[in-house]
Amino acid sequence: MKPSIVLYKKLPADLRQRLDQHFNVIEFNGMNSTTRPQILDALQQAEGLIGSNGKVDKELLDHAPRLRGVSTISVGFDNFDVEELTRRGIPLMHTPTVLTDTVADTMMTLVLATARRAVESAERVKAGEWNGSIGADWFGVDVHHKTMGILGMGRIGLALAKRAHLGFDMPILYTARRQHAEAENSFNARRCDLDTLLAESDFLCISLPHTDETFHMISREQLAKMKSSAILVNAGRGPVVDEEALIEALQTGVIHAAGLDVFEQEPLPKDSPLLKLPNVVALPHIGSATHETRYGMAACAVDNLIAALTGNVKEFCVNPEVLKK
Ligand SMILES: NC(=O)C1=CN([C@@H]2O[C@H](COP(=O)(O)OP(=O)(O)OC[C@H]3O[C@@H](n4cnc5c(N)ncnc54)[C@H](O)[C@@H]3O)[C@@H](O)[C@H]2O)C=CC1
Ligand SMILES: O=C(O)C(=O)CO
Repeated sequence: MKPSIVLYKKLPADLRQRLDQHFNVIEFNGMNSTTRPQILDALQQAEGLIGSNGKVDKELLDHAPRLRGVSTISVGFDNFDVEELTRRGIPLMHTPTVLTDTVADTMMTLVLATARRAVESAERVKAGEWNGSIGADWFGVDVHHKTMGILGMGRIGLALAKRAHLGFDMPILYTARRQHAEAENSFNARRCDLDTLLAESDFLCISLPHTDETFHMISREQLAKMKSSAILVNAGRGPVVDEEALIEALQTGVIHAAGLDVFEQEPLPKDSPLLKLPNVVALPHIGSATHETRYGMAACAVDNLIAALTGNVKEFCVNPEVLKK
């Protein structure tokens, strides 16, 4: 008999078929307050779990006595209790690499859109405000040759450095726990401490995961150290930036603008002050959201689950120590 798995994300038909070939698939339309109790029930039998955007915590794992493999359709895994999974010997698989370039493109989009006020200007055109030669009240600021500071010099940070340095002649600064030779040798990136990064960056670009260590890494004190002309771009995770402090900084001119793909609460609440600020470009967490990349992520996650449940894991395991047991 095929092992049972729980799927909590709609997949393209061919990938769903691939899962069906290997498993008895119990499918749910997302993990939310309605489906979660049903998912907990189904997990009594399930040996695998695959999806994205659901909390996989101790409560859920307590309902899953037979679970042997978990696969997230994302690179980020902040919604998983990795310690608890590891304690139970369950591999957590994720999808790095396949989305790196797409997310770096999104970050560059936010850099350009905020600096050149592309969204704001387009909205003014649609509102019928373009009535003659434009004046300085429509002008933006240059991107090329400005300094980009990268917080989170991992796969995505490196791909962003490549775009900024080779495409836009931008000097690159980065703050990291270790030296990144490729960033330094290929893109002339210079490592510095956080205070220097804050003080010297024209664009502070965040591609950090959300961890205990990165929570509110950028708050009031850090924003105050930035240039008043600086633009903050965050496509890592919302909680890395203290959103209340950011809103205040944007309202009072402590910094110039922000381009945000991620937020402390998603979807962004409809009454968020961010939505009223003309110097904010807010995107609905579309970092990896192209047809090609989302398909690639789903395919990788399906392969990852098959590998985990057949004992063939070679890469993409968040907690590889469980494989040695
Ligand atoms: N907006 C979106 O749609 C997407 C967002 N992401 C986010 O981007 C993050 C990064 O993805 P990748 O670059 O693939 O991961 P990665 O693991 O290659 O890069 C993360 C980097 O952050 C560094 N880092 C972690 N904690 C740090 C700290 N306290 N101080 C300084 N550096 C620290 C790590 O050393 C690593 O170099 C993901 O974890 C996810 O949260 C990823 C994909 C899409
Ligand atoms: O993969 C991730 O971590 C995302 O945020 C969505 O691509």
